[in-house]
Amino acid sequence: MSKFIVRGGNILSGNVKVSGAKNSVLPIIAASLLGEEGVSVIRDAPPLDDVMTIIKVLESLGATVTYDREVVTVNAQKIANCEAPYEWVRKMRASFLVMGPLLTRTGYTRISLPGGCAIGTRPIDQHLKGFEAMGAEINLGQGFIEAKSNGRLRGAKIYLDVASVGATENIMMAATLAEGTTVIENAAKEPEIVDLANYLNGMGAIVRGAGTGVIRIEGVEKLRGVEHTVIPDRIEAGTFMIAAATTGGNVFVEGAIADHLGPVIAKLEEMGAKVEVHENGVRVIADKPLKAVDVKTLPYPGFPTDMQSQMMALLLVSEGTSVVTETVFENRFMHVEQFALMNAEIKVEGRTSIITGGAKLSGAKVCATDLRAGAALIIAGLVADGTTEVSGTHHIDRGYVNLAEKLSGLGADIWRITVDEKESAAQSERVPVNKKDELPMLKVQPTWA
Ligand SMILES: CC(=O)N[C@H]1[C@@H](OP(=O)(O)OP(=O)(O)OC[C@H]2O[C@@H](n3ccc(=O)[nH]c3=O)[C@H](O)[C@@H]2O)O[C@H](CO)[C@@H](O)[C@@H]1O
Ligand SMILES: C=C(OP(=O)(O)O)C(=O)O
Repeated sequence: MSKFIVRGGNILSGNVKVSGAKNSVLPIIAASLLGEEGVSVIRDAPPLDDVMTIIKVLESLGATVTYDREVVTVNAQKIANCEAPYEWVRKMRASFLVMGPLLTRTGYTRISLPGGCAIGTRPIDQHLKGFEAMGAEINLGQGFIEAKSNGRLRGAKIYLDVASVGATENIMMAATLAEGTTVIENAAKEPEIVDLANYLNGMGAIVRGAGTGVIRIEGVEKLRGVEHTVIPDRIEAGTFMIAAATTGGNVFVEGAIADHLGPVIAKLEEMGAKVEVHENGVRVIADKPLKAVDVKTLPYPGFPTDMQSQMMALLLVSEGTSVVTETVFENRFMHVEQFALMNAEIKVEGRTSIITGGAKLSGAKVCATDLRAGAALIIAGLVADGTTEVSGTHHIDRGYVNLAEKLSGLGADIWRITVDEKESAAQSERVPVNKKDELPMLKVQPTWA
């Protein structure tokens, strides 16, 4: 077990490099199962626990997968097994994305119900509705979902009741090998959908309209492995941008794509921060106190739910009262209780939080209730009085590559400690700022390496 220890008070400055996007690489690795010929080579695959989990899922299905220096190779010419085991699928939501590829390629799949961040009930009805419309028979029982088709899936017109990212991806992948044309209406428009569509097209698929609300897929007979580079992680980039603004800093986020970060940039500017858009990244400068703003999460291109908790950390120390409305997930305010332990004043009414700005945050022992909540608590810790201890680091390791190392490179006073199960014998080792080769306690390697 480990914890992040953050000592507040340092202003962030310098340059930080964004890793490949978790939410792109996971569906892309799942899509590799479609490649009956050749080998896929996926570059900028971040060394995250979630990446290891999806690799384990693919290996359990009979694919040969390697991971070396942020490059994943997948040989899925032979699929030996169509059942994805509970052991891996329970760990994260995205493992359910193997269902579309397996079903369309083999006509049968049985997958455990997926896990992931506990931020809502997270049903999968839209995925299943899509598969059924394409001719699959779905059976549920004992925590598993079984899908089978008699011959090839058939192209269909599918209207999604919610613009679900996962359902759009799963159906899009299933449609690539279906007979005829599939049209997904009210499709999700996230950049990760476009990245997946580009990857599928590289494999020989015919996917048009990704990034808009209507995606058309013409089914083909066969797909092959291809080389692809994953897009930079807009949520990791946004996290550093907000961290910079929270500390009143000046940070260049290398690799951040401004087009993917429209609402985050707009809100930072509305608050009074300067945001410079460069060809190779985005600089955030917060050289005066920032003003409160209201934020409402929405599917892309709206303000991302995955940035809501980090934004809340910034609003806590801004001037005035803010209202944050979470419309995507019904239970994504669990960090509020943790912020309260740091002296924050936030009132929750259903899907709305009212945040009293100008908080004098104080360091406390807090717990990351989910991945982004963990990042938000660390951001709050950067400006809190004294020391903040953030436990629940396994959530953070799912989605951030070397977060403590990257933040300490920007001047933050943050390090990681290992703690025994009872937390009785905490051994801590300070992480020297900017001395990357002296970081024995940090995740310079993924935990699974
Ligand atoms: C691995 C990955 O890419 N995860 C992202 C993905 O999750 P994920 O793909 O799980 O999120 P969805 O877009 O599917 O969920 C959006 C909303 O739709 C609902 N819903 C979804 C599917 C369904 O069949 N029925 C249904 O009602 C969900 O409960 C939620 O309220 O998009 C979310 C929304 O941007 C992000 O927070 C996650 O980081
Ligand atoms: C909610 C998230 O991830 P997942 O869908 O994998 O749980 C996230 O990345 O913030």
